[in-house]
Amino acid sequence: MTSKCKSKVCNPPEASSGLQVTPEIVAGCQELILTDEQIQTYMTTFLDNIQRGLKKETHPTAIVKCFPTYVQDLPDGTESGKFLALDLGGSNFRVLLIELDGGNCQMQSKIFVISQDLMVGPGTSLFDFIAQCLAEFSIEHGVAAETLPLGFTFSFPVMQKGLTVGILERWTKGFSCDGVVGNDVAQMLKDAIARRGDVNIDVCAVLNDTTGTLMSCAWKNRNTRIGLIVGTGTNGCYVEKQSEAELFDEPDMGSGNVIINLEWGAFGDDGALDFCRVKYDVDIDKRTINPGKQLHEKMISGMYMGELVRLAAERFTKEGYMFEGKGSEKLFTPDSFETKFVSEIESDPPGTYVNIKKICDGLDLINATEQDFVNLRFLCECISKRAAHLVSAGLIVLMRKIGEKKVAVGIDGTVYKYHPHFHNLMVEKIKQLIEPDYEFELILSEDGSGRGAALVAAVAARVKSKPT
Ligand SMILES: Nc1ncnc2c1ncn2[C@@H]1O[C@H](COP(=O)(O)OP(=O)(O)OP(=O)(O)O)[C@@H](O)[C@H]1O
Repeated sequence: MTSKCKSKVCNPPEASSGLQVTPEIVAGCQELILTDEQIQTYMTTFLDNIQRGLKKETHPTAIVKCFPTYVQDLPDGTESGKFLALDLGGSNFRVLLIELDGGNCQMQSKIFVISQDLMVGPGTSLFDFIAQCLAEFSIEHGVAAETLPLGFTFSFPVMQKGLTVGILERWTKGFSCDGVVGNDVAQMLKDAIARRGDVNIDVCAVLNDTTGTLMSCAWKNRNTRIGLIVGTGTNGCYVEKQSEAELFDEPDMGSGNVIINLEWGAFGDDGALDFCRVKYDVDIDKRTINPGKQLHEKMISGMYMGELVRLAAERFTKEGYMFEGKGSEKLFTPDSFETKFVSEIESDPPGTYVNIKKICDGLDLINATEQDFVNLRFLCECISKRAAHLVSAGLIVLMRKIGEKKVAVGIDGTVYKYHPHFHNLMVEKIKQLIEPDYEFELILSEDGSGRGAALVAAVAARVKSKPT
């Protein structure tokens, strides 16, 4: 196996202007560059975490929960019909109407903003709002009189007790509504719909967006076995043998497989990632509404990536290596550096400073020099590369566990979609570390939460109607 970065010290690329990253910043950022040894430690620990999540005996105390999803069959392309889908799991809430017809999929959708008050208010208010959006949408699209099957993409850690029963374990990604943890979110949705009484809906699947993403990709690519999200949060799922998934003790073996929702954002919550967490990770975590939780997610996903860069920039400014040692009030304000800035900065061709200049101006860093640009870009690269490498290491563990030599991974989420190098960084890292007889494809699987939800509902209907 070859490695482009064998030693701990990786030299940053030289800007075409000839400017190099300030040596003190290069030295200070070495802690963000994962060595092959650290990645090996990560992989061994992660596999152990998965095994603990899957086993009945160790599941209650497991950190990576490995919830069986009750989704056992992948689409075969023959699914058809009209479906509704709800997608709640991050910055926006969407209602979708999906029509599947063989290999075709037509989709209409509407986005609704979840206000900060709803995100942290009573659970019933949140579900009443969801039901209200669903009713409005159904009336607008002329389907309120039909009883359509609905797939509910609810992308938070849920313990499924069946395809239509999902008990919320805990909130993540900035949500913390009262009265939902420990309850069945499908039932809460049904109750809210019933309280209105103006629409009839058949809630026939609760799923996570990772499952939807896997299903959506599998609809087109029959080798799909893994779903991955790198958006507001991060999570993964994969197709496991039912015999390994001890919590999925259905008497009917069905296909013999089941999709496992890893909830890998929580990896490290027992300290398992402390060997590679840095001060910025610790500082970010302290300020969140769920300190000590979702530590893996906080090293990777869009909700935190920009802030990690800002914390690094703040440190090096205060140490006198950037922005004349002065910075600006905005630079020192938490969350002022958006994750999209990381993508924009890394999209500037090396040696050009168009986006970065605009971003620095916006942060009142009007006297930023070319040297500052080179340094800030390097911070972005270190943080985004670390995220891509962590996710890659996780995928390698899953590929080996699945054991099939040709695997497609369906991936969704704005960070993966819009970061200019995330995909390539992942491909490069996985190729470097996985055995050469594995063939893998990383496929952008858009709209898993919509089309995927419809597919879960449709496949369930197809399997149910199969003669026994
Ligand atoms: N151009 C960009 N590059 C990278 N990240 C971005 C970009 N634009 C927005 N983001 C980040 O992407 C995140 C939103 O991603 P996305 O819409 O995929 O998530 P979500 O659907 O809300 O939640 P999730 O997919 O995690 O369940 C936000 O954290 C935001 O900061």
